[in-house]
Amino acid sequence: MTSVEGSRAPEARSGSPSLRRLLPPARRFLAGRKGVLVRLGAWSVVESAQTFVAGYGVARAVDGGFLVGDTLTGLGWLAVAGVTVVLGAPVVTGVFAQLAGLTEPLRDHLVRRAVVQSMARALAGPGGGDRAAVSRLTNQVEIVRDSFAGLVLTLRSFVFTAAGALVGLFFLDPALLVVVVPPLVGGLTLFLVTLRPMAASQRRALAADEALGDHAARTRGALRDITACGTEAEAARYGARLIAEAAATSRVLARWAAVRATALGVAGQAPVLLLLVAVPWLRGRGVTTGALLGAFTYLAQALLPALHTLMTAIGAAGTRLLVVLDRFAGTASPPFPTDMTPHAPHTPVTASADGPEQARRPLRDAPRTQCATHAPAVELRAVTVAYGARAQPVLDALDLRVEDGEHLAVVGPSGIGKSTLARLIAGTLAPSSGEVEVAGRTIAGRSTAELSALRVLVPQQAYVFTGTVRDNLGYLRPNARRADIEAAVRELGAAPLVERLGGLDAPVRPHDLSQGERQLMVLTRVHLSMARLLLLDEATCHLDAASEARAEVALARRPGALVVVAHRISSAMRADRILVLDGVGATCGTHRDLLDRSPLYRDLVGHWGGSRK
Ligand SMILES: Nc1ncnc2c1ncn2[C@@H]1O[C@H](COP(=O)(O)OP(=O)(O)OP(=O)(O)O)[C@@H](O)[C@H]1O
Repeated sequence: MTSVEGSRAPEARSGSPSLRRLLPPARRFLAGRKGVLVRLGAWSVVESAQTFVAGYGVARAVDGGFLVGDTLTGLGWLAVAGVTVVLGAPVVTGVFAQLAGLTEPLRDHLVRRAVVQSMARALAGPGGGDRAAVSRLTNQVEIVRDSFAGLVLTLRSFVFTAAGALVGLFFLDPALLVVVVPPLVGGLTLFLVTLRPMAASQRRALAADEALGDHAARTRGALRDITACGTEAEAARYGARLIAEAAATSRVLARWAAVRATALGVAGQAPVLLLLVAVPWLRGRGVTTGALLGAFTYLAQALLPALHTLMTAIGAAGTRLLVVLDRFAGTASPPFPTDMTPHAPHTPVTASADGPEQARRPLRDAPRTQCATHAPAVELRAVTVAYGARAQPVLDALDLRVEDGEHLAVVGPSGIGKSTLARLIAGTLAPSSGEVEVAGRTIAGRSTAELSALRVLVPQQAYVFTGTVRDNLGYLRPNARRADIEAAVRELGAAPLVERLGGLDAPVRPHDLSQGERQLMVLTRVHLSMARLLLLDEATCHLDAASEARAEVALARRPGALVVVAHRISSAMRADRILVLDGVGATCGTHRDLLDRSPLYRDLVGHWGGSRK
């Protein structure tokens, strides 16, 4: 109830400038490996020649062999084409050998960078850093290497295959180029134009998927926190929003995939169709049957597969490469900057009612409405609460005003409605009638996160979780400086406890703490909170009288108001005013007033006095 797991969904981001940013280092990297590039080019020229011979051989086999009844010549040309395919094996070996000269130095460089980054983080951050980071980064190095190798292979293969095929078409008959080149260029242009927006949408889809997966994992790990904070509905709502976003980004991606299929159709399949349609025209210009068959061989066996591989590989591996390299670069547009990922349990944020900016603002910067308006910290007007339509009201037409800076104690016999009042002010219980305002704002209908920014309600059951001492103490103010935490620890008298646990960075095992120690930790946490209204519902009941006094005095000194459901007379006596609930009405005054005016209060004081012995 005191904090909310808030986070915002990954927002759609525009196509990033990563490509522009990555090009200069990529150019430098390639410039330093000219020898490798030349050798790779040489092997690729051999591959080009293979493509050339495949189509040219078919054309010659038909025109100079089979069509003129010279089967031997026909078979001879086919054999030439076949042999070049068989000889392709050493060419592939040569290409891969050179490829290693590009990918392995890249991998070495990235591994070095990954290790340096992880070590730097480990040295900078508390707790030895993220041990999983090295394995995560090295895994990403492998992705970079594979994607980079795939891209080089595909690009190179397409360029040299297309060159071999186009040269072959030219040699068969330049008129063939008139039919083939326009759709090829048109389709490729369409593909290139859509490359950038497609990459951006792919990135958004990836980000949305990861955010969803991350949220699911975090929610699973934080179920206890979510239940304790009563934010199940909010977690579900956030999950639903992430699902909707993932679905929307996937739909956009599907639309781009359709555009890519169109580009492939225009560049790869339209030339085949046009060639068929143009057969009479080509025949009229003296293009032979063999040349036509050779042209179809180029299109069907070389260009179409190369185009298909190019478009698929650049669409998938290219984007993956950009995303992963972005992460390495740690630059302006990493796919999931920390402020976009769902927050860890110890990072409460204010809610979204005031828009996304406000939603990211931690409690430290929450607006201090109370200061600005001088409204009372709490105002109840004719508030009635009944648990059930026909039940006796627990609180009946109660008026109450607590000023900012005031310390109010609430007392009354067991079951009289003290916790009900605390929950009412905290906004976790709606009145049957009447109005409740906190800091001049109606509390009804506020989101949990808004309520968290306004007040902290501390129940008797102290909630301490597994984590470090600092995590526990800073839960309501994640950006608290060490000095702030240490000051709160001193004020609350929690220093011996923190010392015994091993300091702020020591782990906390909740079950090893006594009830009183847990309460002390929670009260220190509450002291650090930025909310101006603290509601303690018997939150000190397990502390000894001296510790309780120290804690209450420290909490009362904080800016804002303190309302305490008192457990001891000493606690009530420390307050500026005391509200006595008697089941019929309520009486409010100082200790001295109430001794005169309230028989119930006198009874309670007598009872407390007796039970102290
Ligand atoms: N959720 C609920 N549903 C029905 N009745 C409730 C509910 N919560 C409290 N009550 C009843 O309302 C009355 C006031 O309860 P409340 O817990 O506010 O009293 P209290 O003064 O805080 O008691 P204690 O000092 O024992 O904690 C009690 O009779 C209780 O049984």
